[in-house]
Formats: sequence, C-alpha cells, structure tokens
Amino acid sequence: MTEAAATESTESRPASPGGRGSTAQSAEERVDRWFARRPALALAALLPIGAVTPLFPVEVGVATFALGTLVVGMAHGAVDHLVPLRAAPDVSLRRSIAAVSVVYAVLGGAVVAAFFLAPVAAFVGFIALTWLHWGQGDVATLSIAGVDHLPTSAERWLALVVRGGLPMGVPLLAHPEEYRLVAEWTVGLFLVDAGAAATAVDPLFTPAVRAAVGAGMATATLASVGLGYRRVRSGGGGGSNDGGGRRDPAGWRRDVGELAVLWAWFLLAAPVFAIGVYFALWHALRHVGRLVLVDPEAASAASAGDAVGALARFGRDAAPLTLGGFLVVGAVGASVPAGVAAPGDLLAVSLVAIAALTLPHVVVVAWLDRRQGVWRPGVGA
Ligand SMILES: CC1=C(/C=C/C(C)=C/C=C/C(C)=C/C=C/C=C(C)/C=C/C=C(C)/C=C/C2=C(C)CCCC2(C)C)C(C)(C)CCC1
Ligand SMILES: [Fe+2]
Repeated sequence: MTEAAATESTESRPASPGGRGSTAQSAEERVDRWFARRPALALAALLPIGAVTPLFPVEVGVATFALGTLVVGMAHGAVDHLVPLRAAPDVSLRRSIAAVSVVYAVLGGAVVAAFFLAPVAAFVGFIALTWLHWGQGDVATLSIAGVDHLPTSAERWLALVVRGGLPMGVPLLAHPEEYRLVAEWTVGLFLVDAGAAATAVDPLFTPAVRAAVGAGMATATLASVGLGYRRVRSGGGGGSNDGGGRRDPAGWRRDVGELAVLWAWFLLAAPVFAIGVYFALWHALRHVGRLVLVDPEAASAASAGDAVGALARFGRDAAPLTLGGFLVVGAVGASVPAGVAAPGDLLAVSLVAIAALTLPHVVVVAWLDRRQGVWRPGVGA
C-alpha cells in the first residue's frame, strides 16, 4: 500500500464510491483495510471461541451483545443527523438535523406502536428489516471497495439477500432454541399472559420454515458466488463497472472468503453472542468507515494513515446522540407492559429500541446509497 497519496492535497470530498482522485482512493483503501478487511480477519480468528459458545449460558451472549451495542453499535447510527450535510452539497446543518430528527421521530414512534399493537408481526418485520439493512451495508462496502464481480443492480440485490441472510437466517437453521428464546423474550414484553408469547411465536419455528430458510440461503449463496465467478472468468462482457475491460478477480475472492467466515460464524456460535460480536465488529465498523469517508476532516486523517485521528473525529460527532440512543432504550424499557426483570428482558428491550432506531437509520443509509450510486453501478462511480 503506497503512502505517497498522503502528501497530496486533501480538499476533495470523497462522497462517491470509486471516486477517482488519488487521495480519495487512498482514504478508501485504508478505511476498507481498517474497518472491513482486518475486522473480517479478526472474526475468522474468533471462530474457535465462537464454536464453544453454545456450551455457555445465554447470559454470556447477552453481556456480549450489550457490550457490542455500547462500544460501537449505538455510535454507528448516531451521526445520521450529519449524513445529509456531508453527502449533499446543498444541505445546511440546520436542515440536515431537522430532516433526520423528523424521520427518526415519525418512523421510530411507528415501530414502537407496532410492537404494542402486533408484537409477533413487528418482530418478524424487524428481522426482515435487519436482513435488508445488514445486506445493504455489506453491498455498500463491496461497492466502495470497487469490486468487479457485481456489475449490475440485480447481482447486488442477490448479494444483499445473502449477506443479510447470514446473521438473520443461518442462526435459525443452526440454533433454533436460542433464536426462539429471544423471540419469546421480545414478544413477551407485550403479551403479559403466561405462555402467550411461546404460543404466538410457534409458527416461526416449524421445521418447514427452518428448512425453507436453510435451502433458500444455500441456494442464494451458491448462485451469488457462481454468478460472480462467471463475471470474473469472462472478463468485461458488457458490464458497466469497467467499461468492458478485464475484471479483477480479487474482489470476488474477498467476497467468497467473507461469505465462508460468516457462514462458519453463524453456524457455530450461539446466536446472541454471534450477533452481538457481528453487530459491533462487522456491520457497525464498516458503516463507521463509510462515515469517515464522507467527512472531509476524517477522510484526510485516514488518507494520511491516521486511524486514531479519523476515529477520534467520528467519536466526537457520534458522542451526543449515542447518549440519545441510550435514552431511547431507557424510554422503551420504562414503557413496556411486562416490565424489565431479567437479563433476557434487557436484551428484548434493547432489541425493540434498536428496531425503532433501525427503520429511520435504514432510510438515512438508503438515501446515502442513492447519493453514492451503490445500487446503480457505474452511475455513481
Ligand atoms: C440520529 C438521531 C438520533 C440517534 C440515533 C441513533 C443512536 C441511531 C442508532 C441506530 C442503531 C444502533 C441501529 C442498529 C441496528 C441494529 C440492528 C438492526 C440489530 C438487529 C439485531 C437483531 C434483529 C437480532 C436478533 C436476534 C438475536 C440477538 C439473537 C438470535 C435471535 C435474533 C436473530 C432474533 C436520536 C434518536 C437520538 C435523535 C434523532 C436523530
Ligand atoms: Fe446500520
């Protein structure tokens, strides 16, 4: 990795993936290494630990999830109010904060209301939303890294289904008991009668549902890997990413390596632990990297090789509303009918609060995706 770009001017605003300035590219490469590739290696190194977690009590997972949320999870959404300001040239700070606050109030409130009105449907909706959002995050990372094997939006959508399905679908296949426990805890916050939550979530855990999710995930993964292989084998072939020249297979190899790590992680590790670690180490960090790139100051620290400086800048921006996010968790905890008595209830309350934060967060991220042409390869690049 060359250090030469560090000395070049840093006034560019690297808001679009594949930006062609050498400074922007350098920042993108470094950020990808710090926030995506190294954490993926770390997750691979953690596999032996993940493999023994099904032997531990679920409280170990709950503590890990809580820690992951505290350390980086909450912060990754806590600069959403600055995203319009940084990714669009014509948005003022005041408009940026006002628009994002309204989106959070309306959509977050709607999610909490949905849990009160129809807790099972709201829970399933949250799983589906997370599937979409975590897939969306990984596709954005691959897009910003400039991979060559996903040249059409259809291929990117298939990659989204696979990437999001690994944390949401594979644990259902491999560890249904713990998955079910979390579903019961969450739905049980709103259905106070003894046994009501267990009966309500029954249909989600039938062998037919699990088999369909398992078969769907295996097929989608093989299809995505196979199509990517065909792309890099056949060279350009009319793709829009590279003007029809040769395609670099390195991005495809990386994609396959990450898929293998994620499949192994979610097959082996206990679900709450697995998702707690994944959320902090994978999804949230990748998004933090993306936010560093749209902030000119943090991006220039990154292109100078200063990871601590880039993170410090992000941390300063994220601190106030990270606390705001914890207030949302507290407010949900204070309002649920069943009250909060056990560690399981704490996890459940955090999940409902996170669901309320996630819907508006997805809207902000989808807006950023659009600005950066993540779903229209070749247009934003
Ligand atoms: C800006 C703003 C703010 C802030 C915000 C924030 C802070 C955000 C965040 C956001 C976030 C922070 C997001 C997150 C996301 C996450 C997720 C999406 C998760 C999910 C998970 C799940 C879903 C899981 C589940 C499970 C388990 C755990 C186990 C097993 C089973 C199951 C799978 C069920 C406020 C409001 C203050 C104000 C306005 C503006
Ligand atoms: Fe996110």
